[in-house]
Amino acid sequence: MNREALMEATKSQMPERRWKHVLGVVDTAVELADRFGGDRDKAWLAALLHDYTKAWPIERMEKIIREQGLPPELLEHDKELWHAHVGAWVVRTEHGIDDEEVLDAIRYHTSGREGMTKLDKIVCLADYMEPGRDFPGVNKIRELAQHNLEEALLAGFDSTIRLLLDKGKRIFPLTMLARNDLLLDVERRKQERD
Ligand SMILES: Nc1ncnc2c1ncn2[C@@H]1O[C@H](COP(=O)(O)OP(=O)(O)O)[C@@H](O)[C@H]1O
Repeated sequence: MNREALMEATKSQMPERRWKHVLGVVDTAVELADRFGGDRDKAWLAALLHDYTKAWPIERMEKIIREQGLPPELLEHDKELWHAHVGAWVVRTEHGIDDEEVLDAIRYHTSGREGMTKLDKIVCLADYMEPGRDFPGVNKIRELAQHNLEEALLAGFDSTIRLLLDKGKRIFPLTMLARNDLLLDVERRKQERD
């Protein structure tokens, strides 16, 4: 499938407002790939597809999680997390996307994970800071992203974790692991620079 057809297929899964967000993430992810030496084609593709099932009915996603062997612990956590794993499964099944790096970047774009690849980081950060985003702290994340991929993403995870704590919500453990791992990564990189 060519780029235009894949864009049309993606657009048809969601309302206009979500599509605008996706286009913002695509532009931002490609910019970040250029800035930090990532693969811009993979960044484009993963960003385009990252929210493929975001607007799907919860029941449809739940069925896929249960029937296709996706991590069952997802069902005990915020439904906002489901679309990332379900989306990776659907784009492989429906569109034959078989690049594991791209699929992982889609799968972990909401939660993060330990040992995030550069592509994982780029897509996750682009999702936090695309131009349509407006939440306390987003400008700080954008400033950090001018120079430091890991510090910017760490600030993103910290803001999500803070928000979840303030709301008294459960925290998907992978995000804590991602955050701790990233902190080590940031400290290691700082030491290397000094
Ligand atoms: N570790 C987590 N545990 C529980 N919920 C989470 C976690 N990380 C993210 N979320 C939920 O997912 C939401 C963000 O999901 P995201 O895919 O970025 O959606 P959107 O693009 O609509 O912001 C957060 O606002 C929060 O409700």
